[in-house]
Amino acid sequence: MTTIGVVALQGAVSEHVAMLTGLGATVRQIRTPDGLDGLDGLVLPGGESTAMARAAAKVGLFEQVRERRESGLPIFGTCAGLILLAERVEDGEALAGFATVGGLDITARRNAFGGQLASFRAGLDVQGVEGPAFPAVFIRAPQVVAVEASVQVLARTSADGPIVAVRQGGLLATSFHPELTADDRLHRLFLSICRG
Ligand SMILES: NC(=O)CC[C@H](N)C(=O)O
Repeated sequence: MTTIGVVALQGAVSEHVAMLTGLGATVRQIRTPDGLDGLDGLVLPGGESTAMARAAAKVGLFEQVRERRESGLPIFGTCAGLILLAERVEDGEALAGFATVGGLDITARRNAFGGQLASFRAGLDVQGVEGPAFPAVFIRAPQVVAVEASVQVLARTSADGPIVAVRQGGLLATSFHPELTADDRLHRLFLSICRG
């Protein structure tokens, strides 16, 4: 049995829970550090990275998640979750002074495609995901503007477009929201990482 936590402070929580449950995982919603014991993987959902970091700070959640990450807990970050996993964030002034999770050797730029009105869908080729293009939903999405050599680029919006999906060991992150589609292939990939 695979137990996956979904950080449930804010954002697209129920969609991740539904998708992971549908794939046979036991899912636990995480609001405090107590919930972190015995997880095989953790999801940081989309939403608003600054709101999540603020809420997490009240209970010291991300300091604890950071420790688990350092001891090898796989983590899947989507959109705001990618920002929280990034070691460096541009346009991240509002995050200053709040703990994030870190670990991904990337620079993420918040809201890099523009605001809410610049939300869009795109079909993407994602490395490690077989079959047709992945239907990606972008909402006030970040871009990955720099990656270290240790980071695998999984997808760009086009051949020479910005990077929107990456993996580094047990850390998987997308600028877009796979939980807002009916396509569970990225969640399957994450579960296979967790079952490693
Ligand atoms: N859909 C999203 O998760 C948007 C992310 C948001 N712009 C942030 O900075 O956290």
